[in-house]
Order: sequence, then structure tokens, then C-alpha cells
Amino acid sequence: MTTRIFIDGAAGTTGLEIRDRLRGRNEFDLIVLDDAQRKQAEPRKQALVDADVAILCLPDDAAREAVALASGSDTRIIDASSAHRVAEGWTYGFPELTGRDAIASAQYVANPGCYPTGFLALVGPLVKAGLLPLDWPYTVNAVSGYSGGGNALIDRFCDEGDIAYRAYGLGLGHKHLAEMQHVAGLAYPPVFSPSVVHAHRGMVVDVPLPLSAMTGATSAAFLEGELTGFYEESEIVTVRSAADLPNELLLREGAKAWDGIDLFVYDSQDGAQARLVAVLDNLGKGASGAAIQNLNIMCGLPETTGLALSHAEA
Ligand SMILES: NC(=O)C1=CN([C@@H]2O[C@H](COP(=O)(O)OP(=O)(O)OC[C@H]3O[C@@H](n4cnc5c(N)ncnc54)[C@H](OP(=O)(O)O)[C@@H]3O)[C@@H](O)[C@H]2O)C=CC1
Ligand SMILES: CC(=O)N[C@@H](CCC(=O)OP(=O)(O)O)C(=O)O
Repeated sequence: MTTRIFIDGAAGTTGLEIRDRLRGRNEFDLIVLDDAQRKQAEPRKQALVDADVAILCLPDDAAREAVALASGSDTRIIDASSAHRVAEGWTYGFPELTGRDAIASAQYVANPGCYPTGFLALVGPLVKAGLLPLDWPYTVNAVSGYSGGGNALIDRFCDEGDIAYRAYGLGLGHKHLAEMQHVAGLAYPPVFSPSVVHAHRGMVVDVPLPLSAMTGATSAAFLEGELTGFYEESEIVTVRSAADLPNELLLREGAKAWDGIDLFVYDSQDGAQARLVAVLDNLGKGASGAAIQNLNIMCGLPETTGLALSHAEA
């Protein structure tokens, strides 16, 4: 029997990528609304109720509305927005951290934000293992491709063709802070500096660590060893070994879709400082790839089915 899937927001950046990845998969039947209906409450409600799994690729308010429209039905929901990531009754859809069993049995799964995916992939296992302190004010510097801002930011970067770099979140209240703090169990929200560069997709999330000043932190070698062990079984997360660290990390303007994530641990010669760095695709493991991974797990399928795990895949 096939699983009926409704992507609410299928015409948007994240929704289109999910639709492309699901196309041709015979485990699924897609419920599709035409352009005249896709924003109307009644057809959306019907599609939400008819679906076995609904994937919300909507702004936060519309995602809350979709959950209300589906209420009372058995429909399982994967929400790609930030509306429910720290909400009661929702399972955080980061299988490597949350555990696959919790996702497999959940009705409501909140897909992680793109920046938190990089931050939590790095810091989550290390604070859990007690190798980094919970009560440290972490900082996060990150760059994203402009597709991270959805159609509106894509249009802006394409129309105003001369924007090379955009720093934002300057009010220090970015919507991803809550999930970074909550999921890692940190005492403080990180100081977060997000930015956008003139590339369609891809992101680098960088967590600097002044190790020698951090009570309760260990050496970079231990951090790398812990991450390597933690992700040993993963086909999605790769920890690059200290012997194999590139001396520059690049985003390419024309990068293809990629659902993996690479983690790096850099340190200074005297071991006093380190940088934890995650490189991922904001639309891959940062959004659509993660949604597909969660969908696979919820449907009892191998978690990497349909994922693009080689850098060269389109
Ligand atoms: N882009 C990314 O890298 C990531 C995005 N996300 C999250 O995923 C969600 C979708 O983002 P993204 O795809 O980038 O955004 P887009 O703006 O590209 O797409 C959103 C889509 O939702 C549609 N929409 C808006 N309101 C309604 C409504 N009331 N009913 C039905 N459809 C509606 C929009 O239609 P229209 O354009 O006609 O208004 C559009 O097609 C957001 O919550 C975003 O934060 C999460 C991780 C990464
Ligand atoms: C470049 C850019 O604008 N990025 C988005 C985050 C994309 C993302 O992860 O979105 P959600 O958390 O809403 O799902 C932002 O900073 O708001």
C-alpha cells in the first residue's frame, strides 16, 4: 500500500525540493493542489485530512493554521517551519540526536532549522558526553546561501544582482536561538551571527571555542574522537579526521543539492583554541533532505532512501 503525502506549500523553495525528491518513488502517492487552490483553507483541509503524512513547507503562521485544519485527523505531520520546534507534543526531527524510534512513532515531527542543524550536529553530542560545558555562552558564526530565505530572498538576491554579502539577525533575537539552546540543553542562548552570501545554496556554521578559558572543556582531539564515534554508523554525517582537514572551506555558487553534512574540528597549535565547523546544504540536511529522512523513518523505510549523499548529485 502506498502512503499518501500532501506537501502544503509545495510551490515554495523547500516544498519544491521535497516534491522533486519524492517524484518517482513508488512508496508514495502525492496529493497535489492546483495553483488556484493551494492557498485556500477548504481544499487544504481536505488534503491535510486525506493524507497519511503532511509535510508543511509554509511560513510559521500558515503552518500553525495547517495543524489546526488537520486537527482531529490521524494525519502525521512533518513541519519544516520554526513554529513547533520547541513546542509540547512535537518530536524534534533530528534522528541522529533525537533517536529514530521517537521519530518512527511520532504523529508530529518538527524538522530542524538549517543553522541549528549545523550547530546541534557539532555541539549536541559533545555537551551530552560532558566534553563541553552546558553553562558556556557559545557563539555561532554562519553563512548561508540565499535560498535559505525562501522565494523572497531568492528574488532579492537575483533582482539586486550586486549583493555579495548580507549580515542580519543584528538584533540578536534570531528565531533559531530557542531550538539551539533547548535541544542542546544549554544554560544560555548562543550569540548568533548569521549572514548570507551570493550562492544559491549551502552553508557553513562555525562555533569558535576558546578551550583554555572554558572550565569543563576538553582537547580538540577528544572532541573530534567523540564526534567520530558518535556518527560512526551514519551515512549522512561525516566527521573529517584531523589528518585530512582542508585549509579552506568553500561554498560554490552553482552547488548541486546535497543531503549530507560534513563536520570539522580545527585547533590552534598550542591547543588553546578550537573551531567546530559544519558544512551542509540549507535545502538538504538543513530542510528538504531532513524532511525526507524523517519521512523515511516514519514510514519504516531505510532512512537514506531518495537522498543525495554524493556532492555531485543533482
Ligand atoms: N529555505 C530554506 O533553506 C529553509 C526553509 N525552512 C522553512 O520552511 C518553510 C518554507 O520556507 P521556504 O520554502 O524557504 O519559503 P518560500 O517562501 O519559498 O515558500 C513558502 C510557500 O508557502 C506558500 N504559502 C504561504 N502562505 C500560505 C498559506 N496560507 N497556505 C498555503 N501556502 C502558503 C507560499 O506561497 P506564495 O509564494 O504564493 O505566498 C510559498 O509557495 C519556512 O517555514 C522556512 O522557514 C526551513 C529550513 C531551511
Ligand atoms: C538565509 C535565511 O534567511 N535563512 C533563514 C533560516 C532558514 C531556516 O532554517 O528556516 P526556518 O527555521 O524558518 O525553518 C533565516 O535566517 O530566517
